[in-house]
Formats: sequence, structure tokens, C-alpha cells
Amino acid sequence: MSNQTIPSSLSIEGAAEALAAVRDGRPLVHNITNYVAMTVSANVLLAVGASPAMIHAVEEVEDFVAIASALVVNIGTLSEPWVEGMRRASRQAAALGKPWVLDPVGCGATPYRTGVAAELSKNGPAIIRGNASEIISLSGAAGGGKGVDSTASSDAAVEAARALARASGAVVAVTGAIDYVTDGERLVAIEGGDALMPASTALGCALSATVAAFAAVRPPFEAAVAALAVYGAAGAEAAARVKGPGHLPAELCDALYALDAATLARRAAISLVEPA
Ligand SMILES: Nc1ncnc2c1ncn2[C@@H]1O[C@H](COP(=O)(O)OP(=O)(O)OP(=O)(O)O)[C@@H](O)[C@H]1O
Ligand SMILES: Cc1ncsc1CCO
Ligand SMILES: [Mg+2]
Repeated sequence: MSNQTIPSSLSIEGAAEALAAVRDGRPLVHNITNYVAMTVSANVLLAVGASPAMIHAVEEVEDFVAIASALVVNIGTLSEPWVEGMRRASRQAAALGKPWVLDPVGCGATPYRTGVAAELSKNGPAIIRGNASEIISLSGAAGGGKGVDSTASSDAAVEAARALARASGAVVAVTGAIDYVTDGERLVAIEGGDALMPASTALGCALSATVAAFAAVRPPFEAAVAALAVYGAAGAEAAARVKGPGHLPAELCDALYALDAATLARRAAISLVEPA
């Protein structure tokens, strides 16, 4: 991996500037997310400097999208009334030109979940963020997962991510030991985080919400790269302070809140993989 030719908007300095733009702008982020992730996602968004709202009623999602700066749709604990809210919110975001992020939680685990994720992916998400199993499954490739935790490495999902980006028109972020962002042509790798992170539930969901906050202040590709670098740096910083996964979400919020450019540069790295 080489970052000799990385554009400044995709650099660590670019990520620090994007974080400053989130803190300055305090974007209102509309979340349709799962019961498990709601509190940690809201706390992570507050810690990063955004303003979260958890709004899923079919009766109000379109009106809320109209006042929000970005939307995240996470299918973690889906049921039909929620899915209808997801449909309406995502269509409204696309119609109003507001960025929305799809987190296809557990895609591949059941036909219903896979079908809903595939349907929503056609509603013009700016970014799709998932773990390796979810991205492999949503791309239509064989080898998707069983539940909400990944059974594959992010390295094994890079080709699926590229295919999904081309098919959906979205920027695709696939996370794991190394995070990757692709628009079907460019491929960027982000190093950071810690192996303890998957041992604490919904940190990926809160990451997708963070990606939405960055998409409110930057174009999708830059937003995804910056959000992953910021989150990876804060995750590594937090993991160094805890004895186990229990306090990781709280330490992650503290690390996001305090994150400065020097810590970001020390704890995360961004490299342009393609074009080489
Ligand atoms: N082995 C690892 N080493 C370093 N960081 C990791 C590792 N695995 C995951 N992460 C980090 O954890 C965060 C969440 O990514 P992950 O792929 O675990 O999401 P997820 O499976 O969707 O999580 P969840 O469904 O529990 O919300 C990302 O910032 C990612 O970089
Ligand atoms: C554990 C769990 N189950 C449905 S959503 C969720 C949060 C992590 O994806
Ligand atoms: Mg997830």
C-alpha cells in the first residue's frame, strides 16, 4: 500500500478538517436504526459533534428527512412498519438530494432481510457501510454470513464491495481489521480500530451513523474515508484504555469527543490502494 499520491481530501489532514466541519456545522442526522444501536449511536453522534434524532414512524419520516442534513437507514431490528418507514425516508432523501447511508445489518441471514437490503440499495444511497459478510451478501456473491457478526475478513470482501459500488452507484465502505472504501474505481484502505471492537455490540451501527454525519459536510467518498479514519483512531485510543469490551462504548465516545489532529495521525492511517 502506498499513500504517495493520495489527494489531500483523502488524507489524515483532510479527515481532521472534515471532523472540524462536523463540529462547526453540528449537522442534524436522522437515524432509522435498531433497538440495540439507538443509544450508542446517539451518544457517538453527540460525541463527534453532530445532532442525532431517532425517528422511524411512517407518519413523520418524510417530514423529518426534509429538515435533516443526512439520514442513516439501519435494518438491524426490522419489521414491516419500520421497513415502510425506511422506504419512504430513503426515497425522500434521494428526491431532496440529501445524503443517506444504508447499513445492511445481517444481510444474508434470512431471505426477508436480504430482500429488504437489496430493495433499499436501489433507492440511491450515497454510502453503503457494512461488515464483510453483509457486503458480500448484498453484492450477490456467495459466502455471506449467518447473523449480524461477520464471518469473513474485510480483505475477502473487497471485490464484492467494488461490484456493489458499481451496481448501486453508492460508495461502499466495508469494515473489519482493515476498512476499505470504494466507488467501484478507487480503493482506499483505512487502518485503525482494535480487535476488541466487534466484542461490543452496535459499534458498526454507530459507525454508520458517524458516516452519515460526515456525509452532511463532505461528498460521499471523502466522507466515508474521513469518518472511518476518525472512528478508527478513536476506537484504538479507547481500546488502549479499557480492560475489556464493557466500557468500550463509553471510552469511544470520550475519545471521539477529545480527538485532535495529532491523535488522529498517530492512531489511524489512510492509503490509496487503487489507482496504485
Ligand atoms: N479486527 C479488528 N481490528 C481493528 N478494528 C476492527 C476490527 N474489527 C472491527 N474493527 C472496527 O470496528 C468498527 C465496527 O466495524 P465492524 O466491522 O465490527 O462492524 P459491524 O460488524 O457492522 O458491527 P455491529 O453490527 O456490531 O454494529 C470499525 O471501526 C472497524 O474498523
Ligand atoms: C445484536 C443485534 N441484533 C440485531 S441488530 C444488532 C446490533 C448489531 O448489529
Ligand atoms: Mg453491523
